[in-house]
Amino acid sequence: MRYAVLVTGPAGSGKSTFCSSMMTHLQASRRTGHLMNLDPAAEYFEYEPSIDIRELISLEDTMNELDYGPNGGLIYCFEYLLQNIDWLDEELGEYEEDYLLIDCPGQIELYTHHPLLPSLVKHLNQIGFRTCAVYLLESQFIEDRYKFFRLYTTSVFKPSGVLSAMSAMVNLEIPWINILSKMDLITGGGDSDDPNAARNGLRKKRDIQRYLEPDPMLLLGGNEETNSNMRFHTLNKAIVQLIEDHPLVQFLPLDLTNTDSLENALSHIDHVVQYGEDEEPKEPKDLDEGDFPEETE
Ligand SMILES: Nc1nc2c(ncn2[C@@H]2O[C@H](COP(=O)(O)OP(=O)(O)OP(=O)(O)O)[C@@H](O)[C@H]2O)c(=O)[nH]1
Ligand SMILES: [Mg+2]
Repeated sequence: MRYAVLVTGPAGSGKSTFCSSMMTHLQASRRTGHLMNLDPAAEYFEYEPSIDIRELISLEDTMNELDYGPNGGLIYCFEYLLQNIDWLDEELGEYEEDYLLIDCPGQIELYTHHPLLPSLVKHLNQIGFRTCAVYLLESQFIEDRYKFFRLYTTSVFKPSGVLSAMSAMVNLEIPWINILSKMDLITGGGDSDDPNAARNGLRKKRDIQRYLEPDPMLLLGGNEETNSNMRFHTLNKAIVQLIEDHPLVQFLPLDLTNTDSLENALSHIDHVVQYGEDEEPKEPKDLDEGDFPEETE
């Protein structure tokens, strides 16, 4: 059994950083992983991917040669990958018992409604991968509860936060973990001399909990906007109803500066893909002698 983790989420949510931290963490835990870059526009990697879509096709070439914009170009690159899926099969080779971390591009449309990622997942499943996704949302989103739940306030409907996670989950239909990334930016400042710090810290913790298990009532929290704009209020009420009826989204907080936090994320991933559950029990000869405590007598 092989395992793949699609690392998804909006632009800048920390996908590539998550991948490189997780690769390092896997190694430190004496486990192995392979990193695959699925972003044809990627420029720089802290952890060099061993499989890279840019070796098949790059966004820059697509835009130059076919005169596409960045979004059309990205879709073209994905379609090209699916048409040349033999390339991927060959690159994937015979890796066994490892995690394949797939660093995805940040275009949200790719997750919420295009059939391209579902097709890729289907193919991975056909060639024996058990696949799951992590969806990263950066912790700064909780500073704006409207942005956290629904859409950017532009004229175009763009789901963000909870709703984007929800539509991506529904579009992909694979085991799923939502992660609130960059928690180091939220939990910092604990050693302040301020006597109110402890109390403020506690309140902050309680507040964060309302975002980790999204409490849609936050949307109806007496903001002046809700009173002045009836349509806005009605929209929020409808979203509250939607989230209450379909409580699909919960977030796992992740602080990459903390090894326990990374380990916790990894154990959630292990759990949703049922890592190792189908493996044959190890024969004694496979075990090193050091695996047993010395007999004392
Ligand atoms: N403080 C903090 N910053 C982070 C963390 N993860 C990522 N960043 C920063 O956030 C920015 C974006 O991170 P990336 O990992 O490139 O995000 P991405 O989701 O891969 O971005 P795209 O590929 O462009 O969609 C970078 O400046 C990172 O240094 C984190 O856990 N904590
Ligand atoms: Mg990236």
